[in-house]
Amino acid sequence: MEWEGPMAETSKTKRAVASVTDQEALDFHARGRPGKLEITPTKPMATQRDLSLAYSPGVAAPVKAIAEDPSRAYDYTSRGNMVAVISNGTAILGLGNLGALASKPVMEGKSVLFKRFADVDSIDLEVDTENVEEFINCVRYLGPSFGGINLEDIKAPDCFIIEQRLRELMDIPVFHDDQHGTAIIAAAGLMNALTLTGRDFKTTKLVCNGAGAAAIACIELIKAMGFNPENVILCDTKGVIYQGREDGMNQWKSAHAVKTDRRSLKEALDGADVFFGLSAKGALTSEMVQSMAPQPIIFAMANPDPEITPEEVARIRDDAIVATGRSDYPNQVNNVLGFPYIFRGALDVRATTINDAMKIAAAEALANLAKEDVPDDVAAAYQGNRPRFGSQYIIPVPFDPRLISAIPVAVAQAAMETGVARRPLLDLDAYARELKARRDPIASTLQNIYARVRRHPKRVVFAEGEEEQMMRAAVSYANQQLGTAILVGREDRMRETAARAGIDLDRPGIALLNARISKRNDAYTDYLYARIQRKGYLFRDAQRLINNDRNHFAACMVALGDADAMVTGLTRNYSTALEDVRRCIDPKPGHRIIGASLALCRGRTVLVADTAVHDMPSAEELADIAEEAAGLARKLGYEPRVAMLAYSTFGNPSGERSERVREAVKILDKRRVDFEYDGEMAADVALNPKIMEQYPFCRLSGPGNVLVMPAFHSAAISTKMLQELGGSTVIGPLLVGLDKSVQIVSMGAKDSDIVNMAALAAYNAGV
Ligand SMILES: NC(=O)C1=CN([C@@H]2O[C@H](COP(=O)(O)OP(=O)(O)OC[C@H]3O[C@@H](n4cnc5c(N)ncnc54)[C@H](OP(=O)(O)O)[C@@H]3O)[C@@H](O)[C@H]2O)C=CC1
Ligand SMILES: CC(=O)C(=O)O
Ligand SMILES: [Mg+2]
Repeated sequence: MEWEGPMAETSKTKRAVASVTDQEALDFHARGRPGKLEITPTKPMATQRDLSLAYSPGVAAPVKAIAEDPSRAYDYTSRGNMVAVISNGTAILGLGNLGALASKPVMEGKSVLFKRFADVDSIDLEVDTENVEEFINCVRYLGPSFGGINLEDIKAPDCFIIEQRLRELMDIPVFHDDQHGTAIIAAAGLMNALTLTGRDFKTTKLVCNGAGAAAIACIELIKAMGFNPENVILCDTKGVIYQGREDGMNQWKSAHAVKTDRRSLKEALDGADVFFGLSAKGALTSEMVQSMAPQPIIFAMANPDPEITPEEVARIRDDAIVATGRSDYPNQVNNVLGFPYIFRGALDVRATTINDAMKIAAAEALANLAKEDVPDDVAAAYQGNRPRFGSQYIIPVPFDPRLISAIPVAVAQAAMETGVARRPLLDLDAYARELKARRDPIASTLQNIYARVRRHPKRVVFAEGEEEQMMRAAVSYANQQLGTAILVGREDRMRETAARAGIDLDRPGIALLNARISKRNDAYTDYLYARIQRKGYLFRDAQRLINNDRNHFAACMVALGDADAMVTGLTRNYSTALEDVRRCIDPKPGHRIIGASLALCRGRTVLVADTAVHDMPSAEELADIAEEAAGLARKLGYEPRVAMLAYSTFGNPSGERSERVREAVKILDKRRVDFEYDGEMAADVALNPKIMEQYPFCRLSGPGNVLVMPAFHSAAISTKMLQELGGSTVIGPLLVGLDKSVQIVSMGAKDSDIVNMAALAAYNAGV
């Protein structure tokens, strides 16, 4: 078995993550701003001057420059980083022809994947016609708007004509992802599967079920890579595509027709080494799998449901290498591994096309990556495991952070070597480094946190269990196999709200707990009374707090070990919720409670502290905050560089208010802490390496990633401004330093924020 860690204990076919329900998917798409995309400007549009520059009269200057030299469009417009995802919805995944409008969720999805994985801006365009000429005419004139065209989910054979014609008509890459994206990934997986089973391209016998867009492109690519055409049999709904067949044929199928007396998929598969499924759910039967050669390679790539599930294959034989198009099984052969990165490379060299050399380079880069050791920072993408090249790991996962630097470089290099690059890149190492910087670090951090919790599931109590968002978050927590979500509230109320909101609470991993009638109330009351009796509270006050106040009840559950962690805060302000919790739980010995917020902006993550607890910290408290925040940064996988912020930098301008910060730095010196810190400094010095260079004595080795604010007001104001004006995602404040794990969400938080906080609380409870 190739997986280290807990994956090794699971069966080959175990799904890596839980699937989602239809209702969750509908809610996900509907909530907030419907859909998955929005457009935001990249330039300020605030003043009259901004408008004069962005629009009339200023805009005339770039217009004239582009008219004179079209290549200047790459300098003055978004064209160079913009890809259109275009479909008419005639072959939406494996769901069939459901029309242009119904394809929009998939196309929006592809657009966001472009952004998420490769920082390519993308917009979906659904073209409402099944007429090939109309479609071509609609798209052919869009070239000036985009750096590339990604065609998607257009049925065969129309897609072949459309792509071919558009490639001839347009001078930017036109790439039908279902054809070539799929072919590249399947070829990469196949190369590795052949290596693992000791086969070669020349003698291996492959049967491909499906003779549409994806299938034809897959077999064309593997033949271009050396597969013997006589060893490849193509099947469609009418069975084997043999020479002389007339029914249901077209020129693309005919090109791959073979001389054979086999007529059905069943007959074709007898003794075959490889099955490629690019057809429909359930097309491959157990009997067929049984008849394949030893160590068969089965790529059941139909989406969303494969031709056969890995579980079904495992019931029949244990020597198969199985891949599917889905993310919830090992070996996901899906074009998502390719299209973002292939376009990234093509755009960066302003390629005129994506040619075979670029496709093969991408396939080889992908295949090679799976053979490399998985470094620590990559293991998170693999649910915290460290996969080793083998039958369960023939291809990297889409979240593998190495893809962004490996594939575009290979594609760009091939484009340059084959003369289709309009802007060659001279230093590919520097390009690889630039690509790495496009990675979104918080996503892998959260991914890591979720993976670790999944391996060590935790019981998290959701104190405000009657609230709809809390219920949704609890369901999502349970569904993602993070542990048990305990909802505290009156059961009848919870069920009423759940029924109204269409939330199913009767599922594994959800527990409903009525505080009033809990058997543990006496124990909680005694515990709480012992803590607050000398603070002006009577026994009956403690009793009331436990029976009526869910924060006290939930915090006592965690304090007495009936739950591992707690989330609250949806209906009460932060400080009130914290006071409730503090009545029940102390700080960890030797620690100070602080709040720290993770702010993610333009691919950069900083931790800002203290965003929740200390109003005007003393120098000593600032030093403590720096220590707690540095500890949290390490826990989240960052090597802390703590910048002690003020309005002044190293004494200039001098002022009393910065004195505390300077003093805090001296205290940290005395404490001989084991992380980088310096200050006082202004925020621009901390964050901008160029400005920091003006202070060569500064002890930070790079821009600060932990920003200790001089006071609560500056912390709160700056993080909220980052969020509202800077478009940052802010997670937190995360509560640090408590002896038990509690997180307080902000009032009115969305369920997705609550799940993140619940996962962080679970993570903090020790995983
Ligand atoms: N994993 C991945 O990355 C990708 C997976 N796919 C999947 O591949 C499948 C096909 O997509 P695409 O090529 O775009 O679609 P097309 O409509 O272009 O082609 C579909 C092909 O599948 C054949 N087919 C359908 N049902 C069966 C069946 N039961 N037995 C045999 N052949 C069948 C059709 O046969 P006929 O010609 O006789 O009509 C046709 O040749 C879909 O499930 C899709 O989700 C596609 C792209 C990427
Ligand atoms: C993955 C994909 O593009 C498809 O199934 O159509
Ligand atoms: Mg598709």
